Amino acid sequence: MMAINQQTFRDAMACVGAAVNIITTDGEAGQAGFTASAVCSVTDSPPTLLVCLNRAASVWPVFNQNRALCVNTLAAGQEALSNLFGGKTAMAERFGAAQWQTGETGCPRLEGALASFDCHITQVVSVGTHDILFCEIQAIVHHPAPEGLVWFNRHYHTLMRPAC
Ligand SMILES: NC(=O)C1=CN([C@@H]2O[C@H](COP(=O)(O)OP(=O)(O)OC[C@H]3O[C@@H](n4cnc5c(N)ncnc54)[C@H](O)[C@@H]3O)[C@@H](O)[C@H]2O)C=CC1
Ligand SMILES: Cc1cc2nc3c(=O)[nH]c(=O)nc-3n(C[C@H](O)[C@H](O)[C@H](O)COP(=O)(O)O)c2cc1C
Repeated sequence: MMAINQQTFRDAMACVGAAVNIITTDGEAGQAGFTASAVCSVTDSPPTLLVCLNRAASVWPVFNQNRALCVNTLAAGQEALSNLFGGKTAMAERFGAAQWQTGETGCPRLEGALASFDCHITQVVSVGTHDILFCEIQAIVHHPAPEGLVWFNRHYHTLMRPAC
């Protein structure tokens, strides 16, 4: 049987396509944001999603203290912004590259995102290197942009969608 080391896991996970999101926060610890594909719907009652955040990320202490975040699901054409929030770029440069509104919880909401979910973090569970942030949704802004963005096989891909 093949040993499941880190590379085996990542090679297999690279085949699991996922939406691309910029997760933002603001509050007493300041403003921060990062790119995440590990985002999932949990339940619609109460409306809850989860975000997995590596505790080694520079943004972790900020999210841990603020206890609020906004999940901004990206549309096609926002790949460069995703790369900025996924790299070792200074926070001012990340936020300077796009237009933002202030959401219900005070977190930055990305103009032009497919959907933005403004949330309070209600529960945190640590598993291995990551924290699973359970996020209860306070407000949703939804834009019917025609093309979604997916991270698959270590590259971005555009998804066409019917109007909804
Ligand atoms: N869940 C996470 O923390 C993710 C982190 N990344 C970061 O972006 C880098 C580049 O990713 P790829 O180009 O997709 O190639 P990769 O070969 O590093 O990763 C392939 C896939 O494995 C999973 N993965 C990678 N690192 C992970 C981690 N530390 N914990 C849990 N799952 C992980 C993700 O599904 C990723 O798409 C990664 O090395 C990582 O630093 C990317 C995707 C998800
Ligand atoms: C497409 C993509 C998806 C990512 N998904 C996640 C994720 O789900 N969780 C996570 O902790 N980091 C994820 N990362 C890595 C973070 O975005 C990155 O570590 C973040 O910018 C924090 O880096 P920093 O320590 O420079 O702030 C992803 C990166 C990319 C490019």
